[in-house]
Amino acid sequence: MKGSATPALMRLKRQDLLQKCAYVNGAWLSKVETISVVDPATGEKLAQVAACERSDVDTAVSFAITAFQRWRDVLPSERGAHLRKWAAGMRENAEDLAAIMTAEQGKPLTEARSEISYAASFLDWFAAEGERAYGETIPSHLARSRLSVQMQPVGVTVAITPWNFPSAMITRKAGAALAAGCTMIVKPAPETPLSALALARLAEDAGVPAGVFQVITGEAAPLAKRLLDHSDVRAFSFTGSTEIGRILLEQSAKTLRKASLELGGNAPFIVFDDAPLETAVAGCMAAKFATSGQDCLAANRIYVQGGSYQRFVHEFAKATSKLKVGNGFEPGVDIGPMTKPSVVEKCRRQISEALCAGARIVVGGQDSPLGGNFVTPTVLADVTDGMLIAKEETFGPVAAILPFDREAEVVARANNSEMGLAAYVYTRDLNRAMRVTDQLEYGMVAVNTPKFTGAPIPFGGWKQSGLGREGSRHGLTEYLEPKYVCISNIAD
Ligand SMILES: NC(=O)c1ccc[n+]([C@@H]2O[C@H](COP(=O)([O-])OP(=O)(O)OC[C@H]3O[C@@H](n4cnc5c(N)ncnc54)[C@H](O)[C@@H]3O)[C@@H](O)[C@H]2O)c1
Ligand SMILES: O=C[C@H](O)CS(=O)(=O)O
Repeated sequence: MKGSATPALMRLKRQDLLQKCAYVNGAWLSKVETISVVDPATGEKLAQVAACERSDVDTAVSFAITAFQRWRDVLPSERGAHLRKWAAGMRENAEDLAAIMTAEQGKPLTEARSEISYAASFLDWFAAEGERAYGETIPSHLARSRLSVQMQPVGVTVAITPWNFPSAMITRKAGAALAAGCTMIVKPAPETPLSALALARLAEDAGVPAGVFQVITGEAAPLAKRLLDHSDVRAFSFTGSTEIGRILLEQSAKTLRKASLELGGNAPFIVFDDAPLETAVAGCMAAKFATSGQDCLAANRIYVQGGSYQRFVHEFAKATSKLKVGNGFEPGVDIGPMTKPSVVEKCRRQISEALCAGARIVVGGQDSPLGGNFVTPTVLADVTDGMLIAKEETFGPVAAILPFDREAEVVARANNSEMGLAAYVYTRDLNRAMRVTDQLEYGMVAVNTPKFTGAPIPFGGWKQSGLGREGSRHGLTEYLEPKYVCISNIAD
């Protein structure tokens, strides 16, 4: 297998972006205890990163409180200037940041570069939004009084982020928090701390004051619990599985704080007979195999209407068979290693159960000849809604295609899930697109395209896919509190 992380990391233009210490109050905190960061493609150890303790969490929270007292009073335009400088630093060092991401997460370098650009866009977006945290005045119902509402920053905030988008899931939260005047402590996934620490190094370059942005590295559960035990943490934002989201919300209950949860998905991808087949196949390939399938927006149930079912299965399988699997550093690779062995096991389990229940393999299905964390891109046809692969989020490069007959039937089946993050509809019929979109119980619906995200859109899910929204003008409100002010007895 070509490509390798170690030489790529040795070739970084800025070796100082490869940090192994936690980032607390503007200083790099080394610890005797460490966690290992491993290249998911080869299993080789890339770095030993500080394993913080509960006392480090307490220290970070204390510094975040102190920093908030100053940061909240910095002009929004000045906060925005820091964010824009941070974004510029990301772009100037995009190649290094992408190499660090591919090394620890495994995604192909081309996708890592795209994520860096996507991540930087959230800093620019919220630099501007921070200057629009408008309040309001209210026509008074009280004599000689003036009524107004101010939007004020909530205070110290926490972000707990996943390994599949190790940069963008941080800046989508930190950009909004810092623009609003809050401070933020990030607890990145233990699989991908290097990307988070590189962001901290660039925040330092951008002059973000000590204590405003901090990164606590180490094991997830104990550190996250400690962070949420602090009543001074006034908001938290989590991106990850629904299971963990529920745990964190429970842990937050006793200290009552704002919560923004971007959780799991189970996206239906609906292809009607009138959809242009080539467009639908290409769109489905992108929606299924982006991030090597490890994407909360991934097409998880591919519903294809009877009249085009066999042609779609044939063309989709043909395109899947052409996907190149390998080390993310190797040119032309489409599907990298899974970041966690658990993802490989889940794919195996879902394929096996589906075959036992009557599905058929059209392409793939066998263990990858590359072994380790690699999964052969697989297409299963004749899948039914009762199979695990349709009921659970796959989060890997395994496609499940299900036939359907009528519009009302497929809408009901698509909605028959406790998840409600994203859905896709392919049809030429605008009336049908509007009818189906109106009925789908999902936070985001894409018609005739696989790509719809970006800083301007309200990213979030219905039902068990989360609470709140990130990005757009909505993302800022997760970090703001309205304050109603009544000034009375104003002299005539
Ligand atoms: N909705 C979204 O925007 C979005 C984005 C990315 C991932 N996801 C979802 O996340 C899942 C895959 O990512 P994942 O495996 O990293 O999710 P995960 O829930 O296992 O982990 C997410 C984060 O939570 C931490 N964590 C794990 N156990 C914890 C605990 N007990 N207490 C506190 N923190 C804990 C992890 O270290 C990581 O930092 C999928 O379900 C995917 O759909 C959703
Ligand atoms: O995995 C889920 C991510 O939130 C998808 S995206 O980064 O918003 O495209």
